[in-house]
Amino acid sequence: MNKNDPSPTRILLVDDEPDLLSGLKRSFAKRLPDVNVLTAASGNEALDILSVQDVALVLMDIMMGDMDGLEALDRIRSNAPDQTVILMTGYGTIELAVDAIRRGAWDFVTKPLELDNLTRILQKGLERSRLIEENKELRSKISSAGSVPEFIGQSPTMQRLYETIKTSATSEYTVLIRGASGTGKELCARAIHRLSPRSAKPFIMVNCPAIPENLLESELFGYSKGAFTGADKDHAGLFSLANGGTLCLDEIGDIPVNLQTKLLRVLQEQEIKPLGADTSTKIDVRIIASTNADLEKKITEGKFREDLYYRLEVLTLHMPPLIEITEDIPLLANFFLKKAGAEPNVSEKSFSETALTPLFQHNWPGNIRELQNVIRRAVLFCPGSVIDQKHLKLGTPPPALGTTINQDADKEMIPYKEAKESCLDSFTRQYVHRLLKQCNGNISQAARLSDLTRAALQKIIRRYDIDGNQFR
Ligand SMILES: Nc1ncnc2c1ncn2[C@@H]1O[C@H](COP(=O)(O)OP(=O)(O)OP(=O)(O)O)[C@@H](O)[C@H]1O
Repeated sequence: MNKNDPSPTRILLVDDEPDLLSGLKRSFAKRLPDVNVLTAASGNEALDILSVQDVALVLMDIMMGDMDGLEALDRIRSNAPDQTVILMTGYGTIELAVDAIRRGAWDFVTKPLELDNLTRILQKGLERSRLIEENKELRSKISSAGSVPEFIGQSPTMQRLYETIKTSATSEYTVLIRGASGTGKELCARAIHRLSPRSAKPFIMVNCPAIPENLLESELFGYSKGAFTGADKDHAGLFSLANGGTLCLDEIGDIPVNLQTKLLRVLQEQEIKPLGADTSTKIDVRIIASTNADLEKKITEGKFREDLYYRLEVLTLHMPPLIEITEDIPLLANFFLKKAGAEPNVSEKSFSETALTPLFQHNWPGNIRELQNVIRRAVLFCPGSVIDQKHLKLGTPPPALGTTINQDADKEMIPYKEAKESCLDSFTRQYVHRLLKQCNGNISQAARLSDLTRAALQKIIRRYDIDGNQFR
């Protein structure tokens, strides 16, 4: 179980044949020297022991006198649903064993017992219990006092952030969330809403750059019938849909200046005027804005209204880049490992003792999202159950424009799928870099030139953590 836990790892053998119990106990003392072996001669005795002792694994016979193993299994699992139970069965009772697995036993072994095989199964079962225990500890750390649901990280910087999130949630002021891509701005906006008195009302996230400029105004404020050709009925905008709740304007720095003026009016008056409507409608919406952009620079360039800036930045939250909270890397990495391991068709995996070391030297341009992707990839591509340094492929800077992708003959061969994915990654990076360079970072123009929709292009830019500002 937990390495730091002073209590020993215990297994409980349950069988009504005393000779088998004592024989197994002797064998395990040699084969599993770090494990404390307890024995019980009946289902009832096993339940008594489990009610007072922490036991990592139960190895139990199906056929017993007082209570059969299946009934004991049900009772054990109703008290401790995660308990690892392995059942022993004779050849004639395999159907019972299959039934046992359905009822939650972790595995079964057939008698006569083959000790090498049984020891291997016990070791795997103990590893499962250890992972479950670690997971519980992690969860309790996460839900400990200073944290915010769904946020991982216990560094002083994150603790301060949690305090600010909680304070922001109790107020009605506009919040501006600033930080680089992948630092958790969206997660933060959702947390503020969820912790606020508005949590039962809608939370609407608007990815501003993904909506074409000519549609953004009608998407936000709505339109009335006849406002333009094709407007054959009234259309509620996102502000109306968010009424009573929170509207998050993601990448606010990208909205056109004329719309900024209208937005400022909405913030001041708390009312909206749909396109083509004669009158304004009162709304009750809390605004959160987030940005990765240098708004101050945009103000000096005339691309962002200063008055809107002051209106928005009443409460400003700064999301730390991962490089500033490296002490949180182990917690985050383990969290993403469990998350990826819980996906369908993926088996549970753990990190080797030294696996995480290189993660502390990396500069993490894509921040927490990049870490999440690195762990996800490792879980998918690691063939065994232990993830080591070689499975954690850290990103390299994009190749210089114009370089070709080649697999040097003397380089170690990697699996075809992995090689193909890596070529595709390099190609996409090179392509988007050239594209944005040619369009001076103008997304609309780049979308037209590449024949991609703005939303699809934005998605690629985000996925590859490309900083669009460097091309402007
Ligand atoms: N502290 C954290 N704990 C757990 N998961 C996190 C944390 N911060 C970010 N994540 C995860 O990392 C991913 C990226 O986070 P998010 O989308 O909120 O970042 P962002 O700053 O909004 O990025 P972008 O600017 O590119 O939209 C998400 O899957 C999110 O759940």
